[in-house]
Amino acid sequence: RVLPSHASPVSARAVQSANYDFVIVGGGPSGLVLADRLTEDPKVTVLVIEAGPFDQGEDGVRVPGAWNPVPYFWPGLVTEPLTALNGRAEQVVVGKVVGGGTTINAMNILRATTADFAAWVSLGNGGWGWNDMLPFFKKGENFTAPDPAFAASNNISWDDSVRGHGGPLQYSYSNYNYPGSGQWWSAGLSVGLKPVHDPSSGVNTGLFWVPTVLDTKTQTRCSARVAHYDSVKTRPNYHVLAEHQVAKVLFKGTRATGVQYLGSSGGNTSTVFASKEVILAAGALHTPQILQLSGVGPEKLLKSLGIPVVAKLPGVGTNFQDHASIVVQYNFSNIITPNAGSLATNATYAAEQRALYDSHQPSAFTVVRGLGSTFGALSFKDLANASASIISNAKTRDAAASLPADEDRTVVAGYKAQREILVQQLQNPDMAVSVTAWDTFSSVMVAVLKPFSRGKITIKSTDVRVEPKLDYRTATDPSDLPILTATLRKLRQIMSAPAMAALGTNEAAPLGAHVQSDEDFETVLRASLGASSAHQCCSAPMMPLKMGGVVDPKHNVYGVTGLRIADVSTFPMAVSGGPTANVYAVAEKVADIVKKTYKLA
Ligand SMILES: Cc1cc2nc3c(=O)[nH]c(=O)nc-3n(C[C@H](O)[C@H](O)[C@H](O)COP(=O)(O)OP(=O)(O)OC[C@H]3O[C@@H](n4cnc5c(N)ncnc54)[C@H](O)[C@@H]3O)c2cc1C
Repeated sequence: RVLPSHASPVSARAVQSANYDFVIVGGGPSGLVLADRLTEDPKVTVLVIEAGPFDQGEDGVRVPGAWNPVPYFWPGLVTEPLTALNGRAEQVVVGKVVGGGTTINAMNILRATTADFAAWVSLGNGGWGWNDMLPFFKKGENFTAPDPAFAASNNISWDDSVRGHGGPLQYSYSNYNYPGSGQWWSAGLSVGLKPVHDPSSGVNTGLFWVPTVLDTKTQTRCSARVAHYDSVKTRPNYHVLAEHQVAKVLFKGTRATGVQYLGSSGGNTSTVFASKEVILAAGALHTPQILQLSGVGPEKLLKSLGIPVVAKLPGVGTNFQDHASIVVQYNFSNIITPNAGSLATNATYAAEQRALYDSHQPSAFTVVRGLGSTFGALSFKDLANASASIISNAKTRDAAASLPADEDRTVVAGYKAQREILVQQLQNPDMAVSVTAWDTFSSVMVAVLKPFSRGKITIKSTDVRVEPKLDYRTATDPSDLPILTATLRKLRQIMSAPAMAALGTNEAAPLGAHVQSDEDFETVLRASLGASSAHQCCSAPMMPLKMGGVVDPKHNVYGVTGLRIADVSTFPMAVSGGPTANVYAVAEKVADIVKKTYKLA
């Protein structure tokens, strides 16, 4: 069979029954980092199977100020009824496209902190501390410093020694600032928040400009597709089969030998083989789905669907987390323009900014559409009226009471250890437990970064095209809503500080003057909290088997051989930044482990 001669999309026919060294399931950031690094060795052959298509370079994908990647959202993902949120069910979003979430996401690139990774280590994962991770953060990225004068006048600061300079992932800062963010910054300072010199240096509590994956040469998004596929197009040993969905991993005994797949719009199933390993990188919703479909998961579930059990692994699909978030609207009698709404509301301004962008000058089109650039990451100590009882209640609560009634004892043990860490994190002034950001127009986002609640992903059919049950269980643990309440109270302080009050600030839905008591806040949160920030994680966690873990510190799946997981599902706990920077670094580290295992060049 003649295979294509360079890194390229391949046809289903070319791949059918072929044999690769590695078959990677999912072409998001984790999958493409693995494929890129493994094919650095010209003797190694790699196939990535990705359910979505290649993007067509649309403005909605490439141009930050035109952000609108809806065609590449995975359709039909809806939560189970959210019992703690008035039984609502919500649509959720992940990418279905080569590049996965990084082709469609909000471009913010923010590392987790020393305390986040210390937690991973204390959950039994030696070798995954901050000092172990820093080289892999740096390896993957190429930071381009902003114009010094622009940085100095807009509160942008960084520590060049922690930023990477030789990797394929381009990132920097937008080169335009909406003036309102200066007011927000001053208001934050006036209520006690501190400027963070570099949120990528291991501590991020306070105020900072968030870097974005902006390639300053082109002023466009640098996705995983751009950084880890387009950039290595001359390699003949790197293939991508797009628009095909893996239905299950094939095993001989307990050894993974390949995968079965079908066209994303249907058709017959085919197989392809992996002589070394199958690597799952299908994201936090679909990696546990594929494991369960393949006979690796909770025994009772597999048996109930008649799936032959390859390995009993109770943790598969448990420990599921996301950053639940709420948007608060504000009206202003004295708002500063232009602001994040101006591209949509003022055609003259939008045309002027687009012309500047097209001639490569500083422009609002380098800012992700509808978003602000400044974050306030808050420790528990920074929150307003956060009573000590939140911590003491969290400490004394029985862990099992916060999990589904029939949860496996190993999963309960792992969650118990995580709760102890969460309680310590609440007491750590260097650990952000929630975050807030004003878009400079009409809305402020507040999200919980360190949820106590845990969800669960379980298949309900043996057919990969039937989406699994996405049981988010948001805010089912009693600690999460009080932490969000204390964050909303802090937001109120920021918005009524003189620098923001000067804009004629009026708090609107879902808050407002009628919301005062803790009970009022709780009512609002139950009605309006969103289950997701599209930061799904942790559903196939790296932890010891006796703690409900699914992969070991080398990311091998327990109980089988020839099968690893490289993606966001392996995070043991949600981190205090967005997932993406950490997904890239974890995948770089996993690639390094695989290369060493097989002595690859
Ligand atoms: C709208 C949106 C905004 C976001 N904003 C940010 C942000 O600003 N900052 C940040 O840090 N994070 C953000 N994220 C989250 C971030 O993009 C993800 O955490 C990250 O992409 C996860 O990487 P991954 O490789 O683990 O999985 P994914 O990126 O989800 O990639 C998994 C890939 O596997 C494919 N796949 C799934 N099942 C199969 C199958 N059966 N067969 C073949 N292929 C399959 C999917 O199509 C997908 O392309 C955002 C996400 C979204 C959706």
